[in-house]
Amino acid sequence: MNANSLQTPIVYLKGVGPNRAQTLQSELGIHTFQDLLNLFPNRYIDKTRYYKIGQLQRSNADVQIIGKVVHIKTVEQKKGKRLVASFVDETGEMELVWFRGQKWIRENLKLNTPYVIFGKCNWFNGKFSMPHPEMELLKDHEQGLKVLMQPVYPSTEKLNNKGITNRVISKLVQQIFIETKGKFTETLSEKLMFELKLIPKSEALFNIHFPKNQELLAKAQFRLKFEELFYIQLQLIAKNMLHKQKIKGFNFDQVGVLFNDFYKNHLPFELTGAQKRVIKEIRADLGSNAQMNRLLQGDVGSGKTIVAVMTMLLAIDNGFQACLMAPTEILANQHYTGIVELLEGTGINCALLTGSVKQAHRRPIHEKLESGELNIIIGTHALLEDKVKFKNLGLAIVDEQHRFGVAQRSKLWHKNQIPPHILIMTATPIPRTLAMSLYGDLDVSIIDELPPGRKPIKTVHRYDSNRLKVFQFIRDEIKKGRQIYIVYPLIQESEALDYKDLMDGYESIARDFPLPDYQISIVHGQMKPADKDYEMERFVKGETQIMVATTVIEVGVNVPNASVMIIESAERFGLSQLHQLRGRVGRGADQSFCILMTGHKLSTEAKTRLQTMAHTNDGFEIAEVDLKLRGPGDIMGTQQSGVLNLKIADIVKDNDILKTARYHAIQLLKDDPGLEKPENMAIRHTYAQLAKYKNIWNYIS
Ligand SMILES: Nc1ncnc2c1ncn2[C@@H]1O[C@H](COP(=O)(O)OP(=O)(O)OP(=O)(O)O)[C@@H](O)[C@H]1O
Repeated sequence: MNANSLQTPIVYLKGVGPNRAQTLQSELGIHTFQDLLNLFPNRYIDKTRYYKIGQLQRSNADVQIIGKVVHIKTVEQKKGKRLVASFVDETGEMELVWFRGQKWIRENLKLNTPYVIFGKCNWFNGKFSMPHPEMELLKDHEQGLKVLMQPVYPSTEKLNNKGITNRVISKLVQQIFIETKGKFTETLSEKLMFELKLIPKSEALFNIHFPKNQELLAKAQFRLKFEELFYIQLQLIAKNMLHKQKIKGFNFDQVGVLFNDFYKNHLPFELTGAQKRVIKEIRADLGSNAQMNRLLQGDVGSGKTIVAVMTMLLAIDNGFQACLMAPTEILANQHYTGIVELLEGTGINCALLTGSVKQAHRRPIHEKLESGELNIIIGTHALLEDKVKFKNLGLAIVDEQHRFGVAQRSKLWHKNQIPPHILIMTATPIPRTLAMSLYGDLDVSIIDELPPGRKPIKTVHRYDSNRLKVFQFIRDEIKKGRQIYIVYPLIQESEALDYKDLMDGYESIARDFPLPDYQISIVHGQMKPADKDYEMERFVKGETQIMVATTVIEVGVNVPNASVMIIESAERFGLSQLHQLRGRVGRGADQSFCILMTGHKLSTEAKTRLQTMAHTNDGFEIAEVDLKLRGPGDIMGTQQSGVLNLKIADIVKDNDILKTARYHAIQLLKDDPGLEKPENMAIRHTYAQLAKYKNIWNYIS
């Protein structure tokens, strides 16, 4: 059958009809033959085993039994009737129960005739019972096609009452195989299939639905998972390559006076090896004639700012302007202050533009940007306003990009006729596997080394009942001249949950750490920006010793003298958030501490999170655990991306297949960028359909 006939509406498949078609469409998104063919089972039940009633265990598992119905009766109950049959074999008796479809069962069920029944067994009222069993007469069962491993299709359980049982789906899929003779267009090249020992497409589809044995099932799964990941990677990599060919970038071929002068005379420290490597990678991009699109990943405190500054210097040396966009006012301010300090004495003009900059001050900034007098602008999304025009923006740096929407970013890209070079910085380590899928179309640089002299942060978990000791520890640290963060998950008391409210916390801390010995700052999301800044400022200057805050403090805030981070109700935070918060300390030379406070009741997952934090400071390791705990759907940025809409592969478990797929996609495009070679025809054909559909499975069978 060719691709077109697989596009036939599902209503035309024998056994479907308008009602079923409607349910299939609305509940499972199945519109065509192809959609059904690509509805892959999510597990398989071993049908080679027959149980005896006397052997059943109370484990509520799927079982298959041969026996007879000896008696059937209707039982009245409060919520309606149920039909109950006594089912026996030579070892015992159990009940079969129906809540729906009772009339049909009464009329069709044969008493004292051997049946094979299949279903989930419950222990109920001192007996085993099986609600709504699948039943087949033993003689039919023996004659029919033996299903050794029965596929279980996703979401069919909830559709049972609409007549779409697992069995129905299986029969319909079987019907597609009958009508198409099981022959489907091959979508991978022979070379790939040979190199990776992949089974042909038709065989894979057959065995995913009707596995003949475990080995063939594994082969079918491998082939289809590979195919899914391969085409996603191919798309991403091709996009990146095409981008480089098509989108001409400004050529920054001058490593000029400013960069060199800064390197020799202004750099406050020796760059780490990782920083040097990353700057080299960036320089290669900037001089390549193509627009840079680079993601800079670096764990908290790894020193991304200096890389950003040196990249900006390259832009200015080549006669261009640069901008840096941060997600919050606090961060924009902090970047601005830090960068102005670094650039002191270089003669570079730098300005700050955020929502709270008054109109009167904005105009001169706008004018200087347009005239080119300003070399660097740092700000929040205020930079995206139409009024903000550049003379020649050559470089746009975006910090923590997942906080910006795609549309917002593209606005920045279009501030020039020729798009500026783009550097995206993130302190959220993304597991490599995920980065490959999410940012496969970007080049990625990683700062995987911390500046020297950093002492690993000591992290401990303490119960609320130990609070007095923790407070004593805080007093001791403050005596040594250190500063403390105390972070709360909420800013207002939640009705349902008894988590500590920030204000309550603040008051109790103020009681334990009274004036005039202790000064406390407070920062939360509902404060006016000016008040927030004022409070932050006091903490940064060392005027206050304790900062009570919500997670607004999470990203980027840099106060090297702060060495203790207390996280209240720590069980409420996700791992990556805990890691980000912890990253606010350990930025100076002193030993830093992170104390995770919780109550005694903790879920297993919360315990794992706390243990992981206590065990490691490595952001990438933490990200991997986070991915395993939560799955990719919850990791920042993945929801919008859509690339994780995987049908068969699992981004965590199939890491190795992903790597293989990526490697082969790169090799293929290197060897045959236009997919023009005859041996790649199947891939070219499949790939050509990519643009048309959102979900790759719409075209790859
Ligand atoms: N090579 C280096 N040697 C010594 N100190 C460094 C080096 N690079 C950066 N630092 C210092 O380390 C601290 C953290 O750097 P920076 O603020 O750039 O980190 P970051 O990667 O932006 O982290 P975050 O995302 O958490 O803000 C700063 O105080 C900075 O001055």
